[in-house]
Amino acid sequence: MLISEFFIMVNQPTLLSSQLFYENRVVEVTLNRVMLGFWKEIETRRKRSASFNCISKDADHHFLLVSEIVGARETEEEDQTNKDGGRKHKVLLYPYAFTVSYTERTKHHCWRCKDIIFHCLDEAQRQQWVQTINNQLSLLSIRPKRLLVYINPYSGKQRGKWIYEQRVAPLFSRASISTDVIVTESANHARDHLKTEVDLKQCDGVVCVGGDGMFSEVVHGLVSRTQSDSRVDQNQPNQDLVPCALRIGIIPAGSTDCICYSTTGTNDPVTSALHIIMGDSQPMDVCSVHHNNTFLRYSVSLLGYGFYGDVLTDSERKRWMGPSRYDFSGLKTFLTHQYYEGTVAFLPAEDNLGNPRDKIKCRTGCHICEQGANNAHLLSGDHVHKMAEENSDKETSGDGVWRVIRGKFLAINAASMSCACPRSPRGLSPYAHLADGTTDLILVRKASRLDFLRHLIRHTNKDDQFDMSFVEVHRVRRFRFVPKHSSVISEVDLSETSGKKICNQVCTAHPNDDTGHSNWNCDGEILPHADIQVSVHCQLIRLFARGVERGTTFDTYTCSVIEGSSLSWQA
Ligand SMILES: CCCCCCCCCCCCC/C=C/[C@@H](O)[C@H](COP(=O)(O)O)NC(=O)CCCCC
Ligand SMILES: Nc1ncnc2c1ncn2[C@@H]1O[C@H](COP(=O)(O)OP(=O)(O)O)[C@@H](O)[C@H]1O
Ligand SMILES: [Ca+2]
Repeated sequence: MLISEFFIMVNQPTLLSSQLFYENRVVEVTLNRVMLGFWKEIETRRKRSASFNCISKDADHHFLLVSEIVGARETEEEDQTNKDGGRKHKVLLYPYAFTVSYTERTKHHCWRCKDIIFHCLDEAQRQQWVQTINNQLSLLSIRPKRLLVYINPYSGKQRGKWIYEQRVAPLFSRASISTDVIVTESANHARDHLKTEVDLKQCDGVVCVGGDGMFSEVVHGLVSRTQSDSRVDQNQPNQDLVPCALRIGIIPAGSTDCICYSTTGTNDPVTSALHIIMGDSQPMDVCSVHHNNTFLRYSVSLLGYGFYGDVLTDSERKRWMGPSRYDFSGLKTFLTHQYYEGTVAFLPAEDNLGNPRDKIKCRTGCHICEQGANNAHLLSGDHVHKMAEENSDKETSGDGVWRVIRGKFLAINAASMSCACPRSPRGLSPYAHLADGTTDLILVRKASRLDFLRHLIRHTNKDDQFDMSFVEVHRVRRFRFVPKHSSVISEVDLSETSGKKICNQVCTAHPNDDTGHSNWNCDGEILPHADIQVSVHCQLIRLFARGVERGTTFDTYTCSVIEGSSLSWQA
């Protein structure tokens, strides 16, 4: 925030202003549309009672942005005494207290809900403050008021229900958000419920409590429902899909929590709950995965064949181990050192969208994503169709030039976002973007065990995992993989030709006979088909998140509290 913006905020018309008590001091509290507070000491109370210390500090000025307030409520008596037993008789001198809860940024992108208690002279004054603050909050139309919540009780360490009830529900209630909570009874319960049963007009967003698999269920339910409501056929790989109207929130309670971590910078349930309450909105790309022109699944984070497909396949049999199943299966798969032969054809994103090694991280308000969305609009079906009509004498598919690579691969990974998670804080592709309409296609060719280990270790530290002779990475809009036994991309297709041609000329895939094929890991769900076509759909969904916030530069700081005449800024 700029200082000029700060002064604009201060100069907003006042909605309410009173002298209240705050921590033994009389302060003047002011509310306008943008900020609460700006309260300063106007009188020091000297030994009014035995418990009042002499306070002779200079005047203090503080404020909270209204947009960062969670809610206001009448203060329970125990809230007034729980910090310090000695205060009890003191605060009872002013029993008409109200609490304002607000978000505060702490370390490592975590947010916390903090309280400030003000004491009023009488009940009428208290009521007026609580109501006026909450009325202002209700005018913030981006904030959800009714949420549909799905809890997977078996995610991660099976603590989803506890996390929701103890850490999240109390915050939703402070923010006056009403909820319909469904604890799922089986896999795909949430997906099918969203697809067919829910009246989507009755809620402002959908929240899932669980891991990436649970998020994937909600995405499938919402995206499929949106397409069927709009009569769009998901089976067409190049079909433009209709964006979902509702935002999705993730309360992390899973094993990897990659999607939550990559979109907020942490996997902390309270932080996620506060992003939901604030009504944050982060657009996100979704890949559609097809086999033989038949829709299989959507993916938002990792599509991994070879290493990550094999880890997942092995780990599914060890669910009883909880999140550590991935460590066990990861080690086992690493030792197996299996490689897979096949052909990858891909359509590079060549329109100046950065590249996977440009060291530009996707951060809140990312300009690469903004530019990507504009480009994607230009490349959308309607627009290309119009271009084709205007240039009917030329072959205009809008596709561009496809590239084809054959080889033996230890892993083929498509990272549509960084895929950062606690196991790999920078992620599989640290400079991938959440909403640019592309995915980073990482090809790890056959290499020695030691080299592959070096590559994997680089996911956990700051070294460049792509700076290895057997690894290449491309930013792409679409790709196709054909395993060796069904691979018939002919030599003629290796020449410059449109994606349509390539896709049409790849023969019907052979049934997966489990010989020499891996499975795809699709956001943590196993896809048994090896031969897949993938298209990125730019910004198809939106999350209650704002992307990872930048760390330290002055003009990107958000000012949440200003103290005295010096401004204190928080990242
Ligand atoms: C010798 C050190 C090797 C360390 C390698 C660490 C690499 C970690 C990269 C992790 C990328 C994770 C991408 C996200 C995948 C999730 O969608 C998926 C499902 O998550 P969930 O539903 O919460 O269970 N998780 C995985 O596929 C686990 C991959 C773990 C690989 C070791
Ligand atoms: N009630 C349930 N019983 C069994 N499986 C469920 C249930 N609810 C959801 N699932 C499935 O559990 C799988 C894993 O869920 P997820 O939340 O990702 O946990 P984890 O991160 O531990 O893998 C998903 O495939 C999801 O479809
Ligand atoms: Ca992307």
